[in-house]
Amino acid sequence: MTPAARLSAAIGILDRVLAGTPAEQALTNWGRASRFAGSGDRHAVRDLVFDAIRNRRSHAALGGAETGRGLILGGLRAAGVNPDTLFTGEGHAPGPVTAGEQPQTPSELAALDCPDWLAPALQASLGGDFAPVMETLRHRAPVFLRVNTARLSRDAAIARLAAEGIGTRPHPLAETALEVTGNARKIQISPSYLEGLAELQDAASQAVVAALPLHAGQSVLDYCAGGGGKTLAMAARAELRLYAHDAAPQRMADLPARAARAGVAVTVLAGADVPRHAPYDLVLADVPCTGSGSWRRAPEAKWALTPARLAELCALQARILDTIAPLVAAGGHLAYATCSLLEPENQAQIAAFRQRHSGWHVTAERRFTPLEGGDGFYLAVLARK
Ligand SMILES: C[S@@+](CC[C@H](N)C(=O)[O-])C[C@H]1O[C@@H](n2cnc3c(N)ncnc32)[C@H](O)[C@@H]1O
Repeated sequence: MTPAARLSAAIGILDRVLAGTPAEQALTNWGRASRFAGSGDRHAVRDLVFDAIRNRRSHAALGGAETGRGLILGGLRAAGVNPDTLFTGEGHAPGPVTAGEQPQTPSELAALDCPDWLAPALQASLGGDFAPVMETLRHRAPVFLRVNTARLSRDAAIARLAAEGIGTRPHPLAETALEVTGNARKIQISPSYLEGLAELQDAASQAVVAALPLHAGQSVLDYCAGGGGKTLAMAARAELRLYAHDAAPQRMADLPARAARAGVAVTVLAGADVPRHAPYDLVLADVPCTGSGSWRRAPEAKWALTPARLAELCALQARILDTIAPLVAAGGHLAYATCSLLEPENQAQIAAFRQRHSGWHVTAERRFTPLEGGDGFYLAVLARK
């Protein structure tokens, strides 16, 4: 495909996304219908689509319309490329730019690709970091690996991955973290990945696990385990009796295979079995949240969030906290984590929990923003008397 034909493909996909089709599905549908597209084309079109979604407001302004064509046109203008060189109408190129497709000056919030309604909450939560964080969220996230340090050192992993053609460097957020500097697309077929020596995991996510009070022999429940990223990271830190649960068990479908690859044992629990294994020395609740800290990776969520959904998520987070509190042993810990930057999901949630429940004190609290390199995260660790 020519560069201009890739733009046309991205325009068609973005029109479907704007009409309500999830981006992954729109890309898959396009891929199935476009057998002529090679892997380089597919990656390039995917990057165009996700870049446009991350920068939807600002690129729509620069492109003169919130349409697939407007977003791609605005993206070219934002990158300093003259669209007339690509929008030629020849072959599979988009049609020539018309007089009506003039760039408009985005408002301050549009230039930061921030939804208007969320700006006050984000500003209150981030203070002086608001604009720099929003700016960071307009760009693609780095790729990080977690080295399974139970099996090899970080330096040994760097050397091994280099021999497999994957460039990495240590990342300061966690002692297990590597930032991928070259050939990220080879990771999932690399021997290091397939043998469980390295897992794909955000660096702040790794830092969250590194901050948990884990010790050999403890009984630990990962209550919102999802794909098990944090479950496996906990298993690598200490020999634990480790249990994983999720309200959507299908999300944990790959966990047994991933655990086997990493050489660790994890017991997957259905809801009714969770209290049977209580009390736990530590219960981690990596709760469902707005995902505002990871909008670089999942940018559709930024535009899909509504005040009603935010309120619904806050209520669910409070219910989860109330459910897990009685599962923690006396002297044990409850760890609450979100990948959100919003105070109502973070500090306010913990403050409200402590109002509802006596006998808990906060032993650690940490907020990460994308300015530190990884996703935005919040962690609170509470000890039970
Ligand atoms: C942020 S994700 C977890 C990510 C995972 N811990 C990881 O590191 O990969 C939140 C998870 O909570 C689950 N969930 C939602 N409501 C729940 C509930 N009431 N009880 C337990 N899990 C729930 C979701 O299915 C989702 O997998």
